[in-house]
This record gives sequence, structure tokens and C-alpha cells, in this order.
Amino acid sequence: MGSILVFGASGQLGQCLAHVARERNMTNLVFLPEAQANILDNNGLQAVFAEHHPTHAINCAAYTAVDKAEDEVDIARKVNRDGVANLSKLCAQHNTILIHISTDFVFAGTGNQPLVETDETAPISVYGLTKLEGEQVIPEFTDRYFVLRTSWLYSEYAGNFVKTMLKLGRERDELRVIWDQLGTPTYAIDLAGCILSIIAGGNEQFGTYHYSNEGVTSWYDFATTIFELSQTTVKTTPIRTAEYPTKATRPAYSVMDKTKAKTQLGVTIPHWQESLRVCISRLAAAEA
Ligand SMILES: NC(=O)C1=CN([C@@H]2O[C@H](COP(=O)(O)OP(=O)(O)OC[C@H]3O[C@@H](n4cnc5c(N)ncnc54)[C@H](OP(=O)(O)O)[C@@H]3O)[C@@H](O)[C@H]2O)C=CC1
Ligand SMILES: Cc1cn([C@H]2C[C@H](O)[C@@H](COP(=O)(O)OP(=O)(O)O[C@H]3O[C@@H](C)C(=O)[C@@H](O)[C@H]3O)O2)c(=O)[nH]c1=O
Repeated sequence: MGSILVFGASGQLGQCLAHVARERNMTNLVFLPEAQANILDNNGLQAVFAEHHPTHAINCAAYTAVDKAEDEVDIARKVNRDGVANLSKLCAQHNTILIHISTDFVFAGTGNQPLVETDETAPISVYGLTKLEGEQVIPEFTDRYFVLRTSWLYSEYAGNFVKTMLKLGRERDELRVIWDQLGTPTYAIDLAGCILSIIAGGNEQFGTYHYSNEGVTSWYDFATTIFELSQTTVKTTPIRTAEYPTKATRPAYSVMDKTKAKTQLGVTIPHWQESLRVCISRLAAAEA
């Protein structure tokens, strides 16, 4: 089998791909942290593609600081749109399948029904807008791509909501967490498994897919479940979005319908509580 390039390899999803590739004995992945492959550096990218002739390129590189993006529009757009254009161009030239990751934040979140892939996008943050621009630039160059929109990623790796809650739960007497934003957490290890299954199965049903864990929750219920499973005792108070001012506005409802992924990609998707249990027990084992 040919090689598979992973861009943004030192981020959360990149590290989860490394974890799952090890578990599955997949040795043909080439992990490229930003220092080795900056997706804004076309010459560097050309050299990497020429060296490896990849069958697939997985783009985990992104500007993901949601609040900071409101003040850093140019750099967010460069990474989330222009970098994706650079990769798409090279994928087209090398007949490489691009697997790109996008977000529930491309939606406004004003509805109350699980979102399907064809639902109207209307981002309400700079991060969401630049991620949508990244999705839209791909088909200008190649039709051999998968865009996987995911939400609320967490894992043992890098920074994420679960690790933040565990840290704050230890440090503080009380936490106030928003209960009127609804969505679905996604264990990045499950997403990594989905990506590697698409590749291993030789799937060529290209297009845009939704992939999160099953179920629905609020950040508040997510936080209290994290505390229950990790046996952390901390007073947790539900608050409204308006009581927790942030630079960026986040969707109030971004639950995604995964029917297309389940039928066309053939993946089975665990419930968020089941996957959270796995992650918390792995974090506890690593600490012991
Ligand atoms: N985290 C989440 O909750 C969600 C994430 N997503 C999407 O999933 C994908 C993976 O996210 P996640 O792993 O959590 O994000 P991380 O922020 O953990 O990882 C992103 C990585 O991209 C790297 N990067 C930034 N700019 C460049 C560049 N110019 N060239 C190469 N690499 C670069 C970062 O490096 P450095 O750290 O050095 O800047 C970082 O290692 C992203 O596309 C994100 O938009 C979607 C929904 C939810
Ligand atoms: C730390 C904290 C956060 N919150 C809220 C703020 C916010 O609405 C929500 C999540 O906060 P965070 O800043 O951890 O997560 P945020 O960066 O908003 O997460 C998003 O990241 C990008 C990259 C995505 O693509 C999205 O799918 C989503 O995962 O929890 C509280 O209510 N209380 C708290 O103590």
C-alpha cells in the first residue's frame, strides 16, 4: 500500500491517528508536524508530495483557537482556507485522495433538528467562516476528497474540553458551565478510526460527511458526566450562554445527523457516554 500523509500531526487528531495506526499495525502513515510541513509553504509541500507519492493526504492542520480567531482573521483564513487550497492543488496533481476535517461551527445553530450534510451553512464566528471557506475551496481543485465535519473533539491528547474540566475540577471549588448550547462530543480516537477505515476499505464514495459520536448533550451535562466518571467532586452550576461572555459566538444547536456516514462509509458510531468512559479510564490509567 502507498503512503498516507498526515498534516498537522502534532495536534490532537494527528496524535489520535498515530495511536490508532499503531493499534492497527498500519505502518504506511507519514506524520508531518508543522515544522516539517507547513501547509502555507507551497515549495515545502511540493517536496513532500514528490518524495512520498501519497495515495491519501489527511489534513489535521487547522487554526482552531475559536475566540482568538475573532482578532486574527487573516491568519485563521490563511490556515483554514489557503492552506487547504494548497493541499487540494497538490492532491489533484498527484491523484491523491484528500481527507479534510471540518466542523459543526459551519452552521448557525438556530435549528432544533439534527443537521444533515446538505443543510444550509451560515457560520457565526470567524473560525466557522474560515473552515467553511476551506470546505468550499477543495472542489475547485479536486473531486477526490472526503470532508468530515465533526464536533466537540476530545481525547487524551493535546488540549480539549475534557482535559480542561478535569484540571479546573481539581483547582476550583465551583465551575459554571453553559447548558443552552447543545451538540455531540466526539472522541478523536473514534474519528481517527473512522478515517483509517475509509482508507483501509478503499472507499471512494467522495463527498461531505457528518461524523460525531451518537447522542446529544449540553456542555453542562458533558462536564457533569466527566466529573461523575472521574469521581471528581466539584460544584457545577448550569448557566446560560449570556452569563459566559466569549469573543466568538458559538452555535446553540449543532447536533449532526450521521446517517450518510453510517450507510455510505459503513462505520459504526459509539454513543458519546460510552466513548467518554473509555477516554476517562485511559487518562486515569496514564496518571496511576
Ligand atoms: N478540536 C475540536 O474540538 C474540533 C476540531 N475540528 C477540526 O478537526 C481538525 C483537527 O483538530 P484538532 O486536532 O483538535 O486541532 P489542534 O489545534 O489540536 O491541531 C491542529 C494542528 O494544526 C497545526 N497547524 C496550525 N497551522 C499549521 C500550518 N500552517 N501548517 C501545518 N500545521 C499547522 C497546529 O500546530 P501548532 O499547535 O503548532 O499551531 C496543530 O498541531 C481541525 O481541522 C479542526 O478544525 C472540528 C470540530 C471540533
Ligand atoms: C472552560 C469553560 C467553557 N465553557 C463553555 C464555553 C463554550 O461554549 C464551551 C466549550 O468551550 P471550549 O472553549 O472548550 O471549546 P470550543 O473551543 O468552543 O470548542 C469548539 O472548538 C472548535 C475547534 C470546534 O470545531 C467545535 O466543534 C468545538 O469543539 O464551554 C463554560 O461554560 N464554562 C467553562 O468553565
